[in-house]
Amino acid sequence: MRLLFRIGFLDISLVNVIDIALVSILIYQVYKLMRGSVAIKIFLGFLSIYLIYLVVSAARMELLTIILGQFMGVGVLAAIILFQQEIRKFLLIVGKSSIFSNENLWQELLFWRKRESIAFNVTPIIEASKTLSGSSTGALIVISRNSELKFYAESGDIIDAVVSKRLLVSIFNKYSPLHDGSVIIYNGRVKAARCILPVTEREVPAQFGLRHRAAIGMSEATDTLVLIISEETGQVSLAKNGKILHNLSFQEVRELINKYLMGEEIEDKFDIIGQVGKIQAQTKTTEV
Ligand SMILES: Nc1ncnc2c1ncn2[C@@H]1O[C@H](COP(=O)(O)OP(=O)(O)OP(=O)(O)O)[C@@H](O)[C@H]1O
Repeated sequence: MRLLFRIGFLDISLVNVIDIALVSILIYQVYKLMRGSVAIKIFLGFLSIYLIYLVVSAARMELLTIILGQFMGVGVLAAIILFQQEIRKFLLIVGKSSIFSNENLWQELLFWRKRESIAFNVTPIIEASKTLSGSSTGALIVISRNSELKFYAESGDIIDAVVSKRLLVSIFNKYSPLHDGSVIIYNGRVKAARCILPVTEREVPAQFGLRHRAAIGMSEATDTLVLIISEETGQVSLAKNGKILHNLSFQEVRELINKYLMGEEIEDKFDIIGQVGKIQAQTKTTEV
């Protein structure tokens, strides 16, 4: 016996309701996993085309249905190729039993979990940068305002501790087993260390080594602000949206991080600071 509800002229069974709820949860989880990466744009593009396809086929618009149907057929294959990394990581996360034993899972699934503010006290990051820069210790710190960056965090070691100067300095200490790779900071917490970031594939000036290339690559791929401390020169740089600003003062770093965390678009600020810096403090903006 099927339990039926009537909404307007539509008869919906309990199974349909569960089906729709599960699909919604699945789409939301996929969205959460991809949030912050370029893949999300491709995913949303596919989703939009699929929704249009459903509408035109329901409206019996045959020509459009055939064209979009062909596209969807190839699209599935294209999606597997385009998202191979994401699919692999998604399956890995699903396979990890910890996700099911996580006490917050049901709250997250049902969207109950309260969103915490993303702005936090950045003084520990600035203080740690001063120490690291002073001792010419290389560092790479990804600051994220809208996502935990699970993909990237899981490429390293999960830490999930409150940001402190001592913690950051210890991580990047040359003798620490965690010093290689990058740290990810989200919502005032060091989420992970030793993370591997995507290296930019664009031509970059020869002065940029792998650390800077990884910072630029990460800033291209995600909506993050990446702080770099050069091991060679001790200079502090920030990368955002494929642009890098170097030789910044700590005051400039503090201001830019704060503005970014407050949700301001700071890309154009990079150029302004770059121009001022060229005259005043040999700060350079390089768009690569
Ligand atoms: N893909 C990556 N993701 C995260 N960290 C990386 C990546 N590639 C390199 N690194 C980090 O950068 C370090 C190497 O930096 P390298 O000396 O090549 O960079 P650089 O840009 O010249 O910076 P520096 O001025 O500090 O020498 C590695 O030891 C590692 O910690």
